Amino acid sequence: MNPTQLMEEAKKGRSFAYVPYSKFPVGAALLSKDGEVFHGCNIENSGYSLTNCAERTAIFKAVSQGTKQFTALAVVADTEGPVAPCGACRQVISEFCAPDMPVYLTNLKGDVQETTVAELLPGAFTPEDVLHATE
Ligand SMILES: O=c1ccn([C@H]2C[C@H](O)[C@@H](CO)O2)c(=O)[nH]1
Ligand SMILES: [Zn+2]
Repeated sequence: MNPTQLMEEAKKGRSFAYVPYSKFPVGAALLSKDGEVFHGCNIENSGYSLTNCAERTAIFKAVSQGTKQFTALAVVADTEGPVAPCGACRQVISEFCAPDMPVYLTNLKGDVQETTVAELLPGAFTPEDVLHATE
């Protein structure tokens, strides 16, 4: 699956967004190491802070089905420029995806920003920080 195809898959995820409050659908497509695509959409809640973003939906779906190795992520929304993942998603992406993994941020106009996990969250707090902590 190439980046263009993955960005198309992100649009499929977007079509399922549950966004009665913001009316701002977002889609994500997460490619696993063995070639499986996990789609994500944002899922809002009347308790607004319980909303789950598209990126985290895709990651949590994959992890909950036993997949934790990923090779690329695409995110799409109807934004002026390429969509910008929120801080919470950047942290969760950093937990499961390698620092050099490509992330394709796009919009419905076809603007594409190719970035990496490390560029999205420089200096991320990582599993190693916890697991290798000294007492
Ligand atoms: O990268 C992003 C940015 C925002 N949202 C969602 C959260 C909320 O439902 C709506 C407006 O913030 O968009 C995402 O899913 N991903
Ligand atoms: Zn987010």
